[in-house]
Amino acid sequence: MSSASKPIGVAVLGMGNVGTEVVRILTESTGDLQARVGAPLELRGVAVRDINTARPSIPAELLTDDPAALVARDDVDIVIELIGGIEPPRTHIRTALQSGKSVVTANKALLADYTGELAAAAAEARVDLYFEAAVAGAIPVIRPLMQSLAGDTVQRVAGIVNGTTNFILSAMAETGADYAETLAEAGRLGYAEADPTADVEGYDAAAKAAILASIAFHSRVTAADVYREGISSITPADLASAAQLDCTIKLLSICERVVDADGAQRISARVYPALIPLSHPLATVNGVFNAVVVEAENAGRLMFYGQGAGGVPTASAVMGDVVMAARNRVYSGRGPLESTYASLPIAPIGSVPTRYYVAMEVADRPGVLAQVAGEFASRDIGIAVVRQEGAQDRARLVVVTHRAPDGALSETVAALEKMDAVTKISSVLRLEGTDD
Ligand SMILES: NC(=O)C1=CN([C@@H]2O[C@H](COP(=O)(O)OP(=O)(O)OC[C@H]3O[C@@H](n4cnc5c(N)ncnc54)[C@H](O)[C@@H]3O)[C@@H](O)[C@H]2O)C=CC1
Ligand SMILES: N[C@@H](CC=O)C(=O)O
Ligand code: NA
Repeated sequence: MSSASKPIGVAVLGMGNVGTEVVRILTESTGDLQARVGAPLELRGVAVRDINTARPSIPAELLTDDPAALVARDDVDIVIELIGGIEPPRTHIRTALQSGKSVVTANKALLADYTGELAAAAAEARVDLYFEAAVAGAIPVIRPLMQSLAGDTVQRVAGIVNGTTNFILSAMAETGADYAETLAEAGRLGYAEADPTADVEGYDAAAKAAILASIAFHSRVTAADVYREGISSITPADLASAAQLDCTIKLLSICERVVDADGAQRISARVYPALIPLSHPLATVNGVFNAVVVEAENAGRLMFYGQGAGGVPTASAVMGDVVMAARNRVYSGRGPLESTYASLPIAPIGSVPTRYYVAMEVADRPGVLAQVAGEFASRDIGIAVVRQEGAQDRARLVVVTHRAPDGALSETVAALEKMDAVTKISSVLRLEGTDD
C-alpha cells in the first residue's frame, strides 16, 4: 500500500431513503471503514435537491444543491449516486468516470439501459463502476454472479427482485389487505420507487432482470428486451383461487438460456406475476424480502435471500461497494470489467414454454366445457386442472394447462375471448415452479 494515509474523498448525490442511511454509516463508522479500506473515507459533500428542506442530520457546510460542482471537485475520488432516474444521474456518473473517479450507484433504471456507455467510460478511465444495491437491495447477487461464478456457466437466474410488489402480494394473500393501502404503506416504509408505477407495473423488476441477464449470460440485455407484466390487475379472487390450487402468486423475474429448435442458444428474460406451488422455496419469501435462485452448470442451485428494499439494507450494499472501490484506489487495483463477449440474442416470449392459469366467466349450460377444452386441444395444449366455481346462469371456470409455447397459449386465450359462451376472461396468469 503506497498511499495508506491518503484519505479517499467521497461525494453522495441524493439524500433520500438510501442516501440518508449511506451518510449515516459513513459518519458513524469512520474508524472501522478506515481500517477496512486502509485509508480514511472522508465525506466531501452531499448534493440535495433543496438545501432549505434537507434533513438537518449533517453539517450545513457539507450540503450543496449543485451536484455537478461536487462531482468536479479534485478531492472527490468516489461518487455515490442515489438520486434515481435517468437524468441528471447519467450525466453526473459519466462525468465522474471520465474524470477518473470511481462510481457506486443503486440506479437500476439507469443501468438497465446505459450500462454499456457507463462501463465503457469506466474501462477507459481505469476506474470502478459498482452497483450491488441496484438488484435485490441488500442481497449480494451482482458480485457472486460477476466474480464467484466467473468460472461457471449460468443457466438460469430467477426469483423475486422487487420488495414493494412482494410486500403487497404477501399482505393480500396473508390478510386480504387492500392493494392501494398496502402500496401507500410500501411508499412510507421507503420501499417503493419515487414513481411506484415502476414497481407495480414490473418496470423495476424488468430493469433488474436486464442487469442480471447481462451479467449471467455475458451479453447485453436492456429493459426493452425483457417481457414485462405487473401486478396491478391481480385481484383477491386470483389469490383465493391460487390458494385453492395450493399455490400463491409472486411477481417473478426469470432469466434463462433457452435452446431454439435449430439448436441456437438465446436468452429469455421475463417478468410477470405467476402462480407457484406453496411447497416451492420462493413461496415462503414474504414481505419486503427478495430471493434469487441461480442455477449454474457446475455449482448447481444457489439461493440468495434477504431484504430487497428499504433505505437501511440497501445502504449496506452501497457501502460494500464503496469499501471495495476505496480499497482498489488504495491498492491500485480494479474490479471486474463488463463482459458481453457471448452476445446471445433474445428469445421472443411466444417461443418460451410455460403453463397458464386461465379464469373465465362462462354461461352455465351443457357443452361449454367441451368447447373451451377444444380450443386448448386444437393447439395441442394439455389441460392439467379444470375447476368450476359457482353456478346459476354464470359460472367461473378455472383451467390450468400443461407446458406449451407461450404463443400458443396466448392465441388460445384470444380464441376463448371470442366465444359466445365465455362472457369474460377474468385473469390469465402463468404457473411456474413445477416440472410438468
Ligand atoms: N429505496 C430502496 O429500497 C431502494 C432504492 N434503490 C435505488 O436507489 C436510488 C435512490 O432511491 P431512494 O433513496 O429510495 O429515492 P428517494 O426518492 O428517497 O431519494 C432520492 C433523493 O434525490 C434527491 N434529488 C432529486 N434530484 C436531485 C438532484 N438533481 N440533485 C440532488 N438531489 C436530488 C431527492 O430530493 C431525494 O431526496 C434510486 O435509484 C432507487 O431506484 C435501489 C435499491 C433499493
Ligand atoms: N422499489 C424497489 C426498491 C429496491 O430496489 C423495490 O421495491 O424492490
Ligand atoms: Na444486491
